[in-house]
Amino acid sequence: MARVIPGVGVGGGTAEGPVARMAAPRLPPPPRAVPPEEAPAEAAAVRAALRDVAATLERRAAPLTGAAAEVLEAQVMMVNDPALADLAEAEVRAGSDGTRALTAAFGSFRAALEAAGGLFAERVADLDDLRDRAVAALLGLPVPGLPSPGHPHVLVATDLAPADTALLDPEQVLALVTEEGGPTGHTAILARGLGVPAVVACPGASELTEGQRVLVDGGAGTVEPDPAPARVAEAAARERQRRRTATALSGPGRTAEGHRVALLVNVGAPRELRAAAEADSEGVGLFRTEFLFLDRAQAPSVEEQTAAYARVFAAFAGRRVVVRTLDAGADKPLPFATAPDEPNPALGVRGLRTATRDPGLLDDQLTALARAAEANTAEVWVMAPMVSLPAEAAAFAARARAYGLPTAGAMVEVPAAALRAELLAADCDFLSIGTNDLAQYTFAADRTLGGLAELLDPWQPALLDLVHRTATAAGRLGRPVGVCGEAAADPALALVLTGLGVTSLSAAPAALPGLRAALAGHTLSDCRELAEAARTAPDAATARHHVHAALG
Ligand SMILES: C=C(OP(=O)(O)O)C(=O)O
Ligand SMILES: [Mg+2]
Repeated sequence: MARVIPGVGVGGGTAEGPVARMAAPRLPPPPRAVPPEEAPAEAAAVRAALRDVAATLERRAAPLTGAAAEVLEAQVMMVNDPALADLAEAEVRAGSDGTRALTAAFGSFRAALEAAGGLFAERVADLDDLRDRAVAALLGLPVPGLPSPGHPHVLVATDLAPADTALLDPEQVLALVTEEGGPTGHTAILARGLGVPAVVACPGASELTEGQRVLVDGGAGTVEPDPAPARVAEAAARERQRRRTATALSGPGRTAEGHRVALLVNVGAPRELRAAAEADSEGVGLFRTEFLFLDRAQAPSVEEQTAAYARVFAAFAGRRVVVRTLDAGADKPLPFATAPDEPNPALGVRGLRTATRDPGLLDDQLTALARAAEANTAEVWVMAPMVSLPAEAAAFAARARAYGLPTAGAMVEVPAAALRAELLAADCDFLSIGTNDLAQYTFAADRTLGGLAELLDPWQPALLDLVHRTATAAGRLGRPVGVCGEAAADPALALVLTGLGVTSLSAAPAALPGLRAALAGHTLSDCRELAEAARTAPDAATARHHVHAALG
């Protein structure tokens, strides 16, 4: 039996090639005291280094689109923050050399982000990357970053900074393996967007050496070092077949006997709109509206919102667009919608709860959505995030309908909502399961922590139990029930979700061909058997293993 290193698979597909490792960070030079007369020159060098990093990242962002460009632009904003340069200069004036000053300045930003928790805490890795780049620029050293061995390779890293992930060249990077990172983290999301097989949360990858050949299976979540030629040939044949099947099919998702499972795309930013609209999909299963509210002091006006929503509806003319109303708080804090001092923001006033505190925000959004829907032919559905109680779902649906938005639903992201799904579904037109948050709240595990990847694994049977309960309840009332979390992008898991009763899957556009092919190759009764095998497994790894073994 070949030796395999286990991790969490992302993106499906297999690839084989030589390892290229990210270089370990260099040791900083010994500290040096800066006398007051040298401080102005040192401070100027520090500021120049920060500008240099911003300019480099801006140049890299320029030709990019989509999530990659978004990630780099966020990095540029962080490094351009005047408070960061001021802090570093204050350190220099207190006697620190440039390297120490930059390290201290980034360190205090880092501490603030860590304290904020949620998505902010995830950005700690971004800050560390920016610090390393700024120090390299200051010292005139090569910038740490992606290896470029000059041939296609399997990239192996402790974790990837968003700036690195955004620059991955799918022509050169055959697969991605990271020791850290979770199934819903930025590396996983971008790897799926690129269509590159990836295995994250794979601590055993630390033993892989430069140039060593490995076989990466993004479906099974395994890395096989020094695979036998027969294993490589077999995996390559499987991969060719997978790609052939994926590209040969088109049109609505359906199982082998024709049971319909709608295939939809997730849209989170205007840059993603073109690729999303061009994808062969039945519409949008999750339109995250937060992009319009982020990085500003006040909520956008009704007019601005109407125009932004209308652009999305126009791109999906005649197709379904499921809009999620503002999901502020926790990993998406907004100064005008969420309190800055909640001790535990993931459990605080977030999602639909912000509408109770400030009903005007939701009213404005519903007004804008209704106006944009009125002027377009897209079939607009609206849903609320972070619903916990049936009464919340009922109130939201009534409010949306009062604004002229007839199809209103609730996201199931909290175990309480899944447990009472029948009551939720009774007052709504549809349900949509957000497996990213549902995993976080089911396992009391911060979704941004790579170290908790096992708990956040969407193959966890307890999570599948909640999906089953939700889908069964919605099915009993004849309500559509979708999955729009990252779980929906995994073709094997998609079969399980279908078997559990889910009626639509929403994922990154690159994931759709794989989902369509997986569905076409299996009947609903196959899916139900796979679902049963997964749900009755003792743990996530066994669930995944049972299903992959059954799929051959
Ligand atoms: C789709 C989801 O919403 P988000 O990832 O935006 O929180 C989810 O929680 O699964
Ligand atoms: Mg969510």
